[in-house]
Amino acid sequence: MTFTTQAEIKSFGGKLVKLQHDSKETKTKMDVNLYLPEQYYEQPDSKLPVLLYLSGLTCTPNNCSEKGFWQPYANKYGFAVVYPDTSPRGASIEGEDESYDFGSGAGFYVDATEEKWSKNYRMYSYILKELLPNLASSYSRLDFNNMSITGHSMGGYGALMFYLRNPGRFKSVSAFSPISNPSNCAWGQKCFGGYLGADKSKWAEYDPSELVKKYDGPDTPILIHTGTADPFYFRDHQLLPENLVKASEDSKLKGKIDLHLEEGYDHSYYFISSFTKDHAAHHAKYLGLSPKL
Ligand SMILES: N[C@@H](CCC(=O)N[C@@H](CSC=O)C(=O)NCC(=O)O)C(=O)O
Repeated sequence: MTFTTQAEIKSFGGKLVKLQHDSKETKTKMDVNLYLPEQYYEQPDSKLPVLLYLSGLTCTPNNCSEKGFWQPYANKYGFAVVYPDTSPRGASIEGEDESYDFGSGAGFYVDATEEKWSKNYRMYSYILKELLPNLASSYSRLDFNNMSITGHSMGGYGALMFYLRNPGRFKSVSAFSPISNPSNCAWGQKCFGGYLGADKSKWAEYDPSELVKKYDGPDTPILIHTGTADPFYFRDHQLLPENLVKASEDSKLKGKIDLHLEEGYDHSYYFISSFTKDHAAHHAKYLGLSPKL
């Protein structure tokens, strides 16, 4: 796979590189952003860890690149940040652009099995089996074996799901307002039903509140922040972080879900960027990084 560089933008001393490539998994062009911290340019012999950031419904790789403010912390600790897209786009599937919470911008990080979607909507395999290995080949100074994962909302669910399904693959996980029990909320039911069909045993293979019960990997704490003024949390019950905590109580991760309910914060990037610092410090610890002096 060849990445073509669409833009290189200097930011906080490092560079945001906007890449595009043809994907075998989604059979579409895919965009991905990559932030290379100062150390990438200043220390040519270094090999830098990676943080994978998964975005939420409606997002492209640009939302978090512009509003998540990871760059100062990527520079402080010396890690790169990968921002994938949230779905295939332009797959010529009837109805793919009809709603904000299904189809384009809403791939839900699953490999669809329903026929209409199954050729293109393969975000699980795309990210894990195509994007990350190909970035590792193209950027040999990034250490994709020393990698952590985070994300927001649908991407927070994605981060938890990838981490719990692949014990040891990621050094740590955190999430901002994650959809923690998608089988039991409207967003998850729409996407799981649409992409995976009616058989709920298939949904359980992606649902963090089910996966946690069987998880048998390292017992690294999982950091979660959710805002109490987030309407998707308190009004619509889309997030259900308490269900994940409850499900973990009989698991190897008992007492390890570090859930912070933050008074007055909403679902937006104003909330995310207020706590980026805490999530960066969490991942730096498990990636073996110390702050730059
Ligand atoms: N348009 C929708 C809400 C869409 C929304 O809030 N998207 C969030 C993620 S929600 C869960 O995955 C987001 O990150 N938006 C992009 C941004 O830059 O804020 C509606 O009106 O309800």
